Amino acid sequence: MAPTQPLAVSLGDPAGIGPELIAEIWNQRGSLDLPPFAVVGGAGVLRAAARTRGIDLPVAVIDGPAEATAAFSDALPVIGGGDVPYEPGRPDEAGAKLALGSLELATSLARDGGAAGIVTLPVAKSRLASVGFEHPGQTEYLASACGRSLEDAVMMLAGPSLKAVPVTVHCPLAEVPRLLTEEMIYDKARIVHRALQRDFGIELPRLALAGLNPHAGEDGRMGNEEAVTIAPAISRLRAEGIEASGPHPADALFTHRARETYDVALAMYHDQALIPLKALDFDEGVNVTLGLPLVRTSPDHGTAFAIAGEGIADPGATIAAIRMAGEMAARRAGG
Ligand SMILES: NC(=O)c1ccc[n+]([C@@H]2O[C@H](COP(=O)([O-])OP(=O)(O)OC[C@H]3O[C@@H](n4cnc5c(N)ncnc54)[C@H](O)[C@@H]3O)[C@@H](O)[C@H]2O)c1
Ligand SMILES: N[C@H](C(=O)O)[C@H](O)COP(=O)(O)O
Repeated sequence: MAPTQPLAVSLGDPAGIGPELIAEIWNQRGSLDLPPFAVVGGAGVLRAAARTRGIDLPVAVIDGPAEATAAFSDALPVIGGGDVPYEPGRPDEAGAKLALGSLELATSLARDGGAAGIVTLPVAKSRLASVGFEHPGQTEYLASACGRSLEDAVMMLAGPSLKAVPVTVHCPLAEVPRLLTEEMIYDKARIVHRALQRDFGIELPRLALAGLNPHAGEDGRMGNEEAVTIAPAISRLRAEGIEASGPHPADALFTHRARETYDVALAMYHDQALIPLKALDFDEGVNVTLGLPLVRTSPDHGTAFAIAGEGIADPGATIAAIRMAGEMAARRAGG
């Protein structure tokens, strides 16, 4: 399945591993069977990053996504002229501004229909914040760019072994118990349920919800969020016919036997979901945003500044992100 339009790829931080990975992937396009894509900005960065991996990268600077598919077989299509000197591992303000501009333009192309979806290469949140980005992460930014509330955009990490959703996301751990509400769990679980049907073709998704506390609270002896907040949300979901189970003790929810019993795990905080996902599937893990009108995926890893330009970064998660975005877009288009 391939979407009819190209995917827009945001450049990410030019000092990170994103540019070399997308150059490597374009170079391997013949064996990967990926949908066509265009990178937004950074033509010079991409050429230089490619050279660190021994690739002499042809770039086609184009005016918009409509030109990308025709250009893709002969050159990496790049939309827009923004650029900075390539300095791997040395993030700076100019690079952060280029990353932000690329994210904004790629988002608008996907939102307004010129691109089939957006694949975001890694950014450093602290660097973006230093140039005025006011969102905790790209997931929250995309909700706002689509005119939705923060709660409408749901982060899911997906790999061959596991799909996992953190219900609370980019917040200090100390704030999790206060932020976690029955309504938030219920609303996000419904978005996940619908998205697994619509975007992943799972007819009757099985959701497994983790507890927050050790032993899922041990009957209230180790915390009461399970009884007060999580279990009532699960009852409401089940009353609507959604197959939701839990609250499960989180420590045993990711064993190979447990994973056979559900399609997606809903965890109560960021690392409860992302640690098992990255431990199991780091090189193929995709960060996908559910619940929005546009398709958005990203590799599960970050900027990895320490290895940028070394030629050793693994492209697997970015390949998986491009593939998943293409499949989601094709499914939404009825393909
Ligand atoms: N998709 C995203 O935009 C995204 C995701 C996670 C983190 N981040 C950002 O990235 C920055 C760095 O975060 P971090 O250090 O926690 O995570 P990281 O994923 O950048 O690095 C963690 C470890 O994994 C290694 N690594 C990462 N990707 C790799 C790859 N493709 N091949 C081989 N090794 C790889 C790194 O060298 C490092 O040892 C932070 O500023 C964070 O905000 C962005
Ligand atoms: N929370 C993600 C992770 O750790 O992999 C990552 O920071 C990306 O988040 P956004 O897609 O919201 O930028």
